[in-house]
Amino acid sequence: MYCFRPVISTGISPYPSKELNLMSTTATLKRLGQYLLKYPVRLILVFLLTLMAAGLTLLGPYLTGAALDRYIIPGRYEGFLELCILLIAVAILSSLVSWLQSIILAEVSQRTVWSLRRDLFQHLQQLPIPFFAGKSHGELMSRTTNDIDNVSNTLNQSLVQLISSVIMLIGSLTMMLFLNIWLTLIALVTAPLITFFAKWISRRTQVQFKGQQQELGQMNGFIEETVSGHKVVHLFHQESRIAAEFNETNERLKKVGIRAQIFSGVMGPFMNLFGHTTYLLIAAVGGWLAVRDLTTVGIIVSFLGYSRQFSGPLNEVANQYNMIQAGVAGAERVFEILDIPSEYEDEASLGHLKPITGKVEFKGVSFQYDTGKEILKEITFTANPGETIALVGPTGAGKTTIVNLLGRFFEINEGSILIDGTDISTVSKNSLRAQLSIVLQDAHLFSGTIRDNIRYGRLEATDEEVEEAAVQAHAHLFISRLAQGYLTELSAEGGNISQGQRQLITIARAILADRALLILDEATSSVDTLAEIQIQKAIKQVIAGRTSFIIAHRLSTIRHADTILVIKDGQIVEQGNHEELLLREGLYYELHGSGKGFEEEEESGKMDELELLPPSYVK
Ligand SMILES: Nc1ncnc2c1ncn2[C@@H]1O[C@H](COP(=O)(O)OP(=O)(O)OP(=O)(O)O)[C@@H](O)[C@H]1O
Repeated sequence: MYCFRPVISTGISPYPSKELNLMSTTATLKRLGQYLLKYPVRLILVFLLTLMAAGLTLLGPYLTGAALDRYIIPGRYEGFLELCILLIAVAILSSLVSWLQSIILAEVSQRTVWSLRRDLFQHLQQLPIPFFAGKSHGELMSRTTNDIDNVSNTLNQSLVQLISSVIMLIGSLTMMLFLNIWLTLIALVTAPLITFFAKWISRRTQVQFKGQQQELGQMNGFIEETVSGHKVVHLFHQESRIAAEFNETNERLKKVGIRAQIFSGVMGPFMNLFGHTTYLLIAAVGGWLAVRDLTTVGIIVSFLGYSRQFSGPLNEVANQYNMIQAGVAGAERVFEILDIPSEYEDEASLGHLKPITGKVEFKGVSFQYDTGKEILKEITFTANPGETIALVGPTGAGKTTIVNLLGRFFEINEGSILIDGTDISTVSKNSLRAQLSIVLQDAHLFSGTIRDNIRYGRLEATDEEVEEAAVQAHAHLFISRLAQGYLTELSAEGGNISQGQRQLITIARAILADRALLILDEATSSVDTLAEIQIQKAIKQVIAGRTSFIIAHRLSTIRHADTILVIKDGQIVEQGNHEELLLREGLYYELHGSGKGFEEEEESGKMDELELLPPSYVK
């Protein structure tokens, strides 16, 4: 389970660093509005209920004033009971309406956020590889969690608050004007002060909160790193240094946290002070007017109620300002991702790659990443169906890039790549990749059972087929020795099985997928001898009968390849089989002699060892 809030680990603050650009804010709100408008009936209902709740709230002070003027002061109690019942009914109805409104609103906002989250996740799955290369996982996670959270909070709280605040502002102002114009002017005197002060405080509070989020981000990033790298920490006895470093961050977070709370805590009491002053002013002037018979006590009481209802929304809007900003910033960051063209866009017109035999031709392929530096130059070679092509060469030579181009994870700049004579740029990526299996060096497994992980290669495979693939991948033996067998739960971090075993599972996955083309990035990490033998056997099995491209590090793999491509600085400097290349006495010969280019392991000894194992062990 992911324990850290990714937004925190990347130090991304939900509080926007600068005032949002008005144009982009309007555009973002419009788009968010489109999501909301998917539920028009509920939305109209929420609006009507908000209107009703505000109307009922506005009725309260009027009725209280009327009770005073008509019944209490003249001492006439006929009809007073009815008025009291009406007041109670208004209060009950008002609560009921607010309750209904919050239920419907919760549904609308949750549905909106649900569809936003769904769209974002689906879109993320379809984004091209280069997009991910430039983003940290934490940042992407933060867009699907924290940014969406901010949108959700804004929709849940600020939206209705804003609507009802506006209604209350207009409503109470109208009522005040209706009751007494002079008292209204007094009430309005403090309004600009309140607005100004609220903005002043909220700006300062925001800076503190931003600082708090940043410190929190750093601290969590630190925790995340030390937890995931705890082995290294222990190994190098860094525990006390780490603890001291943590204390420093923790201290900074405490200080900024206290400042943030002090600033935000100032808002309430000061707003109260303004409120009480206005209240006092109105009461005093109102009393003076009443004494001179220029108004009635009832009107003053009603008026005091409305003045409260008028200043309340002003505070509210000021308080909601931060949240609305965070929500809009969150939505903006979500839409930013949704606007990146998906990998499969503009593919509708492309053809479908028919089932292939596996002939692959690279013809004068040149390629550069966004950096503009030419990485591959004039790569030309042919792989016939069923052949094994080993790619060898120094690190950074361009081996991974070549195999990435085969799956069209990047687009080439020059030349062409043909599969069974079809240019791969003329067929859809989906149909191309459906013919391709990839076994990566850092065997990636998902949380779930071993069976599910193997089945990832072909979802409709039966349990028997999964086991058969595991047998062929030499994984069956270790799996059946586990207490839960194929039902053993794996963690994404893979703490419960070894590196070699993970590799075998990914090979089983590729065998099950049974594609005509295979790309295999041989692991360089050293696994124990027995696992090494198993992996070699499994590789032999998986490459049999399919055109395979192996980024090879082991001599045993390279020797058996039909063609070895020796890559250096993005060019094929030599190609041929093991014997031919040795005879040539070029780079391959050098690498072979020095053992620098690949691991100098003679397989014979190990293979002999393997033969000695009981048949049930090697399967
Ligand atoms: N996404 C990328 N953006 C920009 N440059 C890249 C990218 N990926 C790789 N490169 C650069 O392209 C060159 C070839 O990289 P590539 O990964 O293909 O080499 P390699 O031969 O597979 O190396 P290794 O054996 O170490 O895996 C390197 O100089 C690398 O820095």
